Amino acid sequence: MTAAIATEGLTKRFGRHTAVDSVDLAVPEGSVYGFLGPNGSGKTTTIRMLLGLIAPTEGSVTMLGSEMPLSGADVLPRVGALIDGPAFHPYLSGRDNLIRLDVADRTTRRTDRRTRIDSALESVGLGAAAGKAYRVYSQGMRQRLGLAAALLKPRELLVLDEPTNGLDPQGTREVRRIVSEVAAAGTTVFVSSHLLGEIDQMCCHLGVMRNGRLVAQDDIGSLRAAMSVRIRIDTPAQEGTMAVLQRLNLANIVARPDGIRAELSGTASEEVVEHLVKAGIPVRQAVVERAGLEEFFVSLTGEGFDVEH
Ligand SMILES: Nc1ncnc2c1ncn2[C@@H]1O[C@H](COP(=O)(O)OP(=O)(O)OP(=O)(O)O)[C@@H](O)[C@H]1O
Repeated sequence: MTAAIATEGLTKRFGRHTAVDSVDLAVPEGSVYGFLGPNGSGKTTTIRMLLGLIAPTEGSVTMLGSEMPLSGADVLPRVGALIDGPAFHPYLSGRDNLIRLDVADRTTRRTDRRTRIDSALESVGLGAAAGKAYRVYSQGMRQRLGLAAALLKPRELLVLDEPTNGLDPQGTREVRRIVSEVAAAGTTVFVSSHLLGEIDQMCCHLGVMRNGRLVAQDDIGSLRAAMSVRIRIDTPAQEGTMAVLQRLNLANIVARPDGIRAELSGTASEEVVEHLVKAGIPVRQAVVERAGLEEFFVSLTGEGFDVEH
């Protein structure tokens, strides 16, 4: 695997507080990588270090094959970024802000500037509002302009910090569409979110942060495969069923009104049913349940996708 982003032992301490703790990211080239975690889990701090906006306390960052920040001047023009509080001028229009940014970028061509800016504005749905001053933009419009700035020219890597923040469901769908489009054109996308549901559909890889640590990282298929598989048995003979499940050494046996659940952990469901029937237990229904991604992440992040203390 060639990595578009690789970090080793990436750490950031603010005084005695460790915001990012020894993170080893591996973002495959060409992937859409979802960087998930509750608010305050260290995502933005990690992204700031990736982009060379703050220096790591320890550890290293390699982006597009070059070590940062030494190669920043060569690498950063190949990276589009959307991160909190981009430096837009409040009294300039959305379009004029983009013109300013494009002029400042020495790698862009002047001849097609208008076309590129218009198509970036169109792609984020700001075509009609392009002439309005930035200061009257809503949070969602500001977010869209930030995204347009990242899309001004083709990039090898896009780093988006919470791109759906402040957007309504329609805006969120548009972000997904834009990400799919740039990914289809070969750009690697690294996108953070505190809401799994907003990005799981567009990502092929996921990394999960909790309290500054990367607690899971893999492609979605492998993550799904590693998820717990349970059996639910609907039966009037609850006690007898629990005894059989315990004898089979199944973990996390729980009785609920709709049945008794236990983790299969490799035991075949037909084997469980066979033992129950042999023990004379009437089985009304036996269902194999696979935990959803959401449940998996709630289990990883403890409190679910809410504010981290
Ligand atoms: N400049 C700073 N000085 C001190 N503490 C900081 C600084 N920046 C971030 N932190 C702390 O580091 C921790 C991680 O913050 P960070 O912004 O990286 O989290 P996050 O996962 O991006 O959350 P959010 O989604 O809310 O932005 C938080 O506890 C935060 O208060």
